[in-house]
Parts: sequence; structure tokens; C-alpha cells
Amino acid sequence: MKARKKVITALDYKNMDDVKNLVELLGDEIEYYKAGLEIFLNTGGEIVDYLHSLNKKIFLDLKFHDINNTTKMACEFAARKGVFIFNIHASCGTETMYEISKMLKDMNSKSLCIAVTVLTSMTEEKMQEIFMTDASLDNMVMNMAELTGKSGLHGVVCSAWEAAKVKERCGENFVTVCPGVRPAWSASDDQKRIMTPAEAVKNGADYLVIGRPITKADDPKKAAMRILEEIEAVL
Ligand SMILES: O=C(O)c1cc(=O)[nH]c(=O)n1[C@@H]1O[C@H](COP(=O)(O)O)[C@@H](O)[C@H]1O
Repeated sequence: MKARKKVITALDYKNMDDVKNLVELLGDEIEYYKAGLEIFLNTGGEIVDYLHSLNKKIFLDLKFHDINNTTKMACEFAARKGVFIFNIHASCGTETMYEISKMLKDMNSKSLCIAVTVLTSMTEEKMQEIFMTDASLDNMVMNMAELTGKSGLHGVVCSAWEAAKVKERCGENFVTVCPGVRPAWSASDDQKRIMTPAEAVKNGADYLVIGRPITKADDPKKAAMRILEEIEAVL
């Protein structure tokens, strides 16, 4: 099933018991998992070794955002752990992003470092308020994506609404990782820029980050299978 190479299930839990229950339940259907701040902090990082021991691929979503040296050292940790993907905020700037890309090459790292553009929980209005700008959300994402690409990093986190245009601007190989994915049958929760799994794939999303529609479902395995089947139908 090709769809398995598209879905990253977000393990937004507080403890390893909940993680193990889900990962065991989903079995071979899910190859990619996202470990974010909640589970990483609550398990003191144990989540990474656990998932690697099962040969699962990890998106380490700690969204590093700090001064140059501190961000680089955090990225060095992620690369040493050998995670498949990790992320920083694009607003760290081009100098930091360039230095990270150089460091990863020097380390012969295979990890992909991607930059968060505008969070999928953000609307254009809220973004303009925070950044004191008239720029459209679309232009903000495209600018951040282009700066990320020019700095030598591998791709971005953006919503599926922006994915096709990011690919046009930054090239087919520039990786688009898209949260804010909601099947028609699930709640949108705090996500604002959402698309269904099928729409997201058709609109250029390389990877779909999906948490609650699976983790909070009455039957998480059935929910995951429905999502995989929806994606498979458009591949
Ligand atoms: O970097 C991320 O993974 C991320 C970026 C973003 O813009 N929006 C976003 O929702 N995420 C993460 O993607 C996951 C989405 O989870 P659900 O909303 O439950 O599907 C969460 O773990 C978020 O932390």
C-alpha cells in the first residue's frame, strides 16, 4: 500500500503506555510516527529509542527556535539520533538555516531538516496581527519556503492549502509535510487551515501529519485504515 509512505501519525500522549497501546494496535499499517513536545518531554526522550527499536521512522517535532548556536546544537542532537525528519522554525532565519544545512552535510546525516512556516492553527487575520503586516498568509508561507530552500534545508511544514504552490516555487523534491489534515468524518479541533487526506495528497502534500482523527477515534485502527484507503484511492 503506497499510502503507508504518506501518513505520519502524531503521538500526542503523556506516557509510554498510551504510545505502546496505539503503536501495537496499528502494527505494520503505520510506518511513520511523529514525536512532539508532549511525549518527548514526558518520557525524557525515551520515545525516540522505543520507536527506533521497532524500526519505525520518526518525525521529531520539537520545533527548535532560538539563537543560531543553540538551534544548531539542538539540530545536532536530532541528527545524531538518526531521526527521519526533524524541524525548526523558519523564523530562525537564513543564516541559521544555512549553517544547519552545512552541519548536516559535514555530519553525513541522512535526517531531513524542515522548517515550520505558518502554523496550521493560524488564520491570516491572526498572523497579520502578530507580525504587524498586510502580507497574505499565502505570501508569508511562500517567502519562508523559498528562504528555507535557498538556505539548503530539505522542506517545510505548511498546510495542504499551500503545498502545491510551495512545490511550484521550490521544486518537486522540496519536501512538504502537512498537518491540519481532517477526514470529512472528524472534528477540526484547533486546526484552522484543514484539508481532507485525499485533497491534501492531490494538492502536493508529501507527508500528512495526522493525530487526533486516529488517536481519539473510538477505533483507532479502523480510523487509520479509512484514512489510508482514502489516500490510496487518489495515488
Ligand atoms: O510541526 C508540526 O508537526 C505541526 C505544525 C503545524 O503547523 N501544525 C500542527 O498541527 N503540527 C503538529 O501536527 C499535529 C497535528 O495533530 P492533530 O491536529 O491532532 O491531527 C500536532 O502534533 C501538532 O503539534
